[in-house]
Amino acid sequence: MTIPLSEASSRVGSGLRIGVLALQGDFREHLRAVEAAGATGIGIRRPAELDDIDGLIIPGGESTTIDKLARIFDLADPLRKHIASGLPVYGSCAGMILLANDIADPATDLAGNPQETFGGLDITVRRNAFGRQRESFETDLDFKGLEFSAREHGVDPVHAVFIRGPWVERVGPGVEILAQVEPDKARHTDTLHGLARIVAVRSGQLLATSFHPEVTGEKRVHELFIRMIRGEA
Ligand SMILES: NC(=O)CC[C@H](N)C(=O)O
Repeated sequence: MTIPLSEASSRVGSGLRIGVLALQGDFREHLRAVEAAGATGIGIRRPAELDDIDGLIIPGGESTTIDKLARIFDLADPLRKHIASGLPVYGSCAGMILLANDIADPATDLAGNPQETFGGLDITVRRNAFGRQRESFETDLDFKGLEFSAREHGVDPVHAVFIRGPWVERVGPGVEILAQVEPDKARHTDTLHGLARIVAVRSGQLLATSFHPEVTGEKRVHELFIRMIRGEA
């Protein structure tokens, strides 16, 4: 049976079980995006639930809160172990921060302890780098790795929504840059200091974006993640 192209792409994830860390943030939007790509989405709140998934998404939200709740729910160490043993993980926004090995400007709690990350991705992120809530902005990005979605004129840009998002200030060896915001594209361009800022990266089975494809109906970033899990990207 030949499956029409549009339908084939909507089934790219069929048979896969993708966990979405469901402690805080926009995990419902990610669960919806996963289902739209044809995979089964599973909200993750307990360590044992990590054993039975093909990939994991860490959603947008507040990285300090997700960090705190992950420790309270005894999920932080199991998560680190799964990441270290090769579980494919995609983090958006707060999820990117939680995947980063280093934070340039970590928040501290009342006792002065800096926030922690799960780590795994050899990058340094700067939180709220593009400014505060009212500096949130949207822009179109060229995004590497979406060639599978090319049409006659090439790959359509990704419409990206930034909500107090981080940018990546350092990438380690082996980290591939997938997308950058050009200096004239941020809401308040002076915040970029004239530099293109890295907003999407991949290293091995880890993928991270500063923005939120889960809120715009953009399916291709989730499809890329599913292709990574399948070993097709
Ligand atoms: N939209 C988001 O996920 C914002 C991330 C938030 N600024 C943080 O540091 O966690």
